[in-house]
Amino acid sequence: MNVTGYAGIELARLLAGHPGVELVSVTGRSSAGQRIGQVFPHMANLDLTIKSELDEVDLVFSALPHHESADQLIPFIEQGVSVIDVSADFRLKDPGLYDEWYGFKHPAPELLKTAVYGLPELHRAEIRQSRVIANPGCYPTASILALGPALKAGVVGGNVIVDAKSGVSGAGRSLKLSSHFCESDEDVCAYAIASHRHQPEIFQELAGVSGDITGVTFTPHLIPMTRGILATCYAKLNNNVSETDVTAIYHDFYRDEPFVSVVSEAPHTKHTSGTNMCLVYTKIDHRTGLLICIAAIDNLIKGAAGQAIQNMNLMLGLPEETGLPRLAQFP
Ligand SMILES: NC(=O)C1=CN([C@@H]2O[C@H](COP(=O)(O)OP(=O)(O)OC[C@H]3O[C@@H](n4cnc5c(N)ncnc54)[C@H](OP(=O)(O)O)[C@@H]3O)[C@@H](O)[C@H]2O)C=CC1
Ligand SMILES: CC(=O)N[C@@H](CCC(=O)OP(=O)(O)O)C(=O)O
Repeated sequence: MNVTGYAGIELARLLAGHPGVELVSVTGRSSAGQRIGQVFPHMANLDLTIKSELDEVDLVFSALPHHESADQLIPFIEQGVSVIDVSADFRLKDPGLYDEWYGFKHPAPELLKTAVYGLPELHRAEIRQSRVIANPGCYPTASILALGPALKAGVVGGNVIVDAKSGVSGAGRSLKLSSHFCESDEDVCAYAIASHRHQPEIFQELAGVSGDITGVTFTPHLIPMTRGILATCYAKLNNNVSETDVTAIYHDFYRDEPFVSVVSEAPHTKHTSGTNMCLVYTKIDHRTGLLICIAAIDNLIKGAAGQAIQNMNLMLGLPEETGLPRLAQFP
């Protein structure tokens, strides 16, 4: 796995403390030949050199950009090695969506049928059986976990709205003008309005939960914090649904979930920081008949590296919580 990006180094950090696996090989285009601790001082006690190619392994994580990730993973998949892809390259079932939203022709469309969307709260049984996991996007993780229970219970339908905010680490470690301190500090803006590539991913998964959903309006915002996502979602409620009904639906849906808590006050991103938790809160707006569902996650953990390890635990038959933090470091 490549460790020279934010998702990759977070994976390496969590895997290094995981009692059930050994991190044996790490790569990184920009840092090949260097000790991991030379590039990331907080990892200095890990005895690993970053290479340009992976050694022989039993399971590969990829935290490469989309398109590059599929190109590098396909040979491993063909050799029967289990893979968990943190990029978007195996998330969408319809190959045409890669041309439309990502601007490339998918190099192995036949694999999209067998890859499993790695959101354990929806697909746990299939993840256990799979060798190719498409780890969900950060915004989709929060959005789907916020809206899924209400759609599944049939208490909302139609078009849903997701208004989401992300910390700047969501944009990756690679240099970009929009993530420079002077550009992003003390600034908030919406971006990719009605055109963000997570829209088809959110729709695909929520449509799999309920045919009553007709569309998703998704508006992401970049906000001046390092990590965290807050997704505030709105959906039209069917008649005669009470606050008590909705609360019971959410508690019931997430009762046995180790990494989702239904909370009684609006969650903060800081309550999830450094953890694999998703905190979900709901409230009915009686004046408009809308259900408001809010989810908070750490984009680099439940939104990327932590969820990838949760998927690995399921694939390997390990206890699902192994090696994954549940308590936030606060403040
Ligand atoms: N950041 C987040 O919150 C989340 C990210 N993701 C996904 O995870 C993946 C990585 O994201 P993130 O860690 O944020 O990105 P970063 O920009 O932080 O890291 C990108 C990584 O990919 C490597 N890389 C880039 N281009 C190439 C290439 N052409 N060939 C080989 N290696 C390359 C970089 O290597 P180097 O720098 O050494 O050249 C680096 O290791 C993306 O697909 C992203 O969409 C998914 C969920 C959340
Ligand atoms: C703040 C920010 O720029 N976020 C990124 C999310 C990237 C990401 O995580 O992409 P995948 O989940 O699809 O891999 C963006 O909006 O493009």
